[in-house]
Amino acid sequence: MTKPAKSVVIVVGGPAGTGKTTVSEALGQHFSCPVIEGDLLHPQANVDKMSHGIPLTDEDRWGWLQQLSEEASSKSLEANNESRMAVVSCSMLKKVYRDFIKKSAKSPDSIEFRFVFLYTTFEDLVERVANRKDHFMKADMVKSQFDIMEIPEGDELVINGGEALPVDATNKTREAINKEIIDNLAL
Ligand SMILES: Nc1ncnc2c1ncn2[C@@H]1O[C@H](COP(=O)(O)OP(=O)(O)O)[C@@H](O)[C@H]1O
Ligand SMILES: O=C(O)[C@H](O)[C@@H](O)[C@H](O)[C@H](O)COP(=O)(O)O
Repeated sequence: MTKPAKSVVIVVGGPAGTGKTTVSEALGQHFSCPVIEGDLLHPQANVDKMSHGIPLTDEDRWGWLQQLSEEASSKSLEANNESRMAVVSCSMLKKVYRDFIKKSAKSPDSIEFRFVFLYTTFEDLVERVANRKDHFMKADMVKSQFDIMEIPEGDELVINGGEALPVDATNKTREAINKEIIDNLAL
């Protein structure tokens, strides 16, 4: 891969249980770059809400998305970051959140974004979230996420000159998913 002219932030999204953490770690290894777990940046009030099975509202989300974007873009711009990339996981279920992340970056003109959006079946998600240990988000929250999710389409897509790469993760191995992403990031 040739080194991109701009710093790059890859945001790995999708509903709970879709594989964001797994893919983020793999991309971080592949690109030798920092990885930020977006769920660790929530204010306590958001964690408390989600722990009680209450979905976040947009008002709860903006501050979190702003901090996440600032941290990821700052990391990708750091002088000692040789790959000039950073990966951050964040559900970013709607287009408006992806747009907000982009405009909230530090030095937005110096950053190229890629929004990798993972999705799979509702049944797979419920099973995976139920099996996930030590996470505030429980399986009863999957429905609200599934209901609001906007899989990127049209002008958002990399193949149409945009920045988003939807990945259907259904029945695919971790390796196959990683390869599909790396092959199609168009960096
Ligand atoms: N391609 C895959 N096939 C099967 N299980 C997977 C796959 N990717 C991730 N998992 C498993 O699904 C669960 C949720 O994955 P995780 O990466 O934590 O998702 P998220 O961060 O989106 O909640 C974990 O137990 C993980 O090991
Ligand atoms: O993997 C998960 O458990 C979720 O995706 C988790 O990341 C949560 O959904 C968001 O942090 C809250 O934000 P949203 O309500 O916008 O998904």
